[in-house]
Amino acid sequence: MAGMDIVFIEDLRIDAVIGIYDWERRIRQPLAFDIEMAFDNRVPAASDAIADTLDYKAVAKRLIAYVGGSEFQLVETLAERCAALIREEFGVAWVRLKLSKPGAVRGSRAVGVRIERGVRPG
Ligand SMILES: Nc1nc2c(c(=O)[nH]1)N=C([C@H](O)[C@@H](O)CO)CN2
Repeated sequence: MAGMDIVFIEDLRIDAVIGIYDWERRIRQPLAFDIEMAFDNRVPAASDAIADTLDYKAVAKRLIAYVGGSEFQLVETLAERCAALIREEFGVAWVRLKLSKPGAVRGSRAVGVRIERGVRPG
């Protein structure tokens, strides 16, 4: 049985207003996204056509615009909205998204959340 194909984006860095404290509402902080998206890559592999792909550059550009303009308090909320955007706007059936907030907690490299949404293609 063949495994599920993935298109991924690793360590996408985007600055945003994010956080619960007053000082966090006045600055932009770096965020990092690791994203895995289910997609049948056999179709673009056969055609060799970008139009048949899940275009990772198009997804990244959309996230840069959305996250850059967002002002949520919680990483949970931002992660949820990004997963919904990917599923709705790019027709992705299943997405795993890790959202890291580097340097937010002293002594750690990063903190954050990882979520999976949608149904894994069989
Ligand atoms: N589960 C979460 N815990 C915390 C969050 C969050 O978004 N989700 N946010 C903060 C603060 O904004 C923190 O990042 C500031 O250092 C604390 N805990």
